[in-house]
Amino acid sequence: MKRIGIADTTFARVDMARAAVSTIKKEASVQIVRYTVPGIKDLPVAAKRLLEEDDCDIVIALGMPGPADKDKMCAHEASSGLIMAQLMTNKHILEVFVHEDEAKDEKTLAWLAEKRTAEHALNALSLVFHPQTLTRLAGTGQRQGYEDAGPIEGGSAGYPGH
Ligand SMILES: Cc1nc2c(=O)[nH]c(=O)nc-2n(C[C@H](O)[C@H](O)[C@H](O)CO)c1C
Repeated sequence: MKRIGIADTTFARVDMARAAVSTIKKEASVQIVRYTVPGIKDLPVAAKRLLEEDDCDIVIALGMPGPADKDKMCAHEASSGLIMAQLMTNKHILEVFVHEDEAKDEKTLAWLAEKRTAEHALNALSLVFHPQTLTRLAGTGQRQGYEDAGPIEGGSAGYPGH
């Protein structure tokens, strides 16, 4: 049975892992391993351990950077760590970060966190079970959370000139 790791944080103000677990359970029969850490900078090692020690096929790394400059710096550092962990393990870690200042109020933030997490949980299942699903969506401007950007039409018509 495939194994999906979920790394999440106590810093986050929404239980993002709950949304991931419920989406995954509705869609697939897999083993889920959850590993909760204090904050986003602790996610890279949690994800790496889930991949190497718990033998997960993929990890979803869930985090919520705060609105301050130091939080954004933390998010960048955590992101670099997650990329490094992917290169060290040769496995995917889907980074699902929801910045606190992405939403106009707390209700929208909670909705966004759950929606983005659920949509990336489906991406994780696609990567593990049927990656061709993502290939079919290539270039379609998919977004997780808010609405999709959509494709840009008419690209094959060439440079429009001045
Ligand atoms: C400044 C800061 N900001 C955040 C944040 O926005 N989101 C988050 O999840 N965690 C933050 N942390 C905590 C660090 O990620 C980490 O948990 C601690 O430095 C302990 O390693 C810190 C220290």
